[in-house]
Amino acid sequence: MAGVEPAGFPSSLSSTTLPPPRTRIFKIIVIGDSGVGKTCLTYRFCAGKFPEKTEATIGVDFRERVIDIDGEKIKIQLWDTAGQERFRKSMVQHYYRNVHAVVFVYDVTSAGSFRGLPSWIEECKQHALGTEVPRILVGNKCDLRHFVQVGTDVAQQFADSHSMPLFETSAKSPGSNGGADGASGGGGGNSDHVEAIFMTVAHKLKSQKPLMLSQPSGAAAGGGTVHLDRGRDGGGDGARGWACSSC
Ligand SMILES: Nc1nc2c(ncn2[C@@H]2O[C@H](COP(=O)(O)OP(=O)(O)OP(=O)(O)O)[C@@H](O)[C@H]2O)c(=O)[nH]1
Repeated sequence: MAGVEPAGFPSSLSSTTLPPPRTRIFKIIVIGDSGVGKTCLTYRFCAGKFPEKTEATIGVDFRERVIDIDGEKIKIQLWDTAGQERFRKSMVQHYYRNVHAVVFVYDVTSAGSFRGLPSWIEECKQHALGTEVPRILVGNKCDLRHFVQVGTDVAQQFADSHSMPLFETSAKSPGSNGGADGASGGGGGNSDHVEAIFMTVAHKLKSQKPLMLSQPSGAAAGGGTVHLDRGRDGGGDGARGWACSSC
């Protein structure tokens, strides 16, 4: 019926009254043994620096950073999970809900943390995380080059056998990655390597264009104990100077 408007709906609905564009959220869980540096890596990416002091994560913390990829603002939500079994029990179900990507972390100076990787992969399987969910392997603490127990070759073999790209880095001084090549096929050690690692994951997720969780721009995600939303340059998106190491 021409001329009849739904109650409360003015005919001159201007663009200013439209809801804000929705920001896609990529939920990335970071898992691995206790002490491998999950908190430091996630902090490094979200806050742009190595934390002065960390304590064992209890349950889960999440950190966020808004990035700009090809003009689209995307919120990267890093779930920093507890490595210690006793701090995980009650939370595990939450980690694995709506996950878009998984980052497995081991410590290059700890053979034990490397041997622990299959059990983390198994846990993912048990929570129905299929191979369609992008996964990467990160060997952390490459700055401790004199203490390395896990060589690049053995780590690379493991990564290949699980169809994951391997990155070796240091949350502490990511610019010097201990002579390792970084990502297999990835760039050298002069740029901010931690940055490039997470950006690579973000690019991969964006290119897949799956159905994402989303929320109105500017709305708080809520639920996390830590909310960091700043780039290294102090801005909200911090897109400047980012590089994607193509793996
Ligand atoms: N040298 C060096 N030390 C690191 C690096 N990353 C983390 N650490 C140190 O390793 C210790 C453990 O780091 P966390 O980030 O708390 O480890 P985590 O994996 O989050 O541990 P949980 O919370 O118990 O699971 C801390 O003393 C950090 O300072 C790194 O790249 N290089």
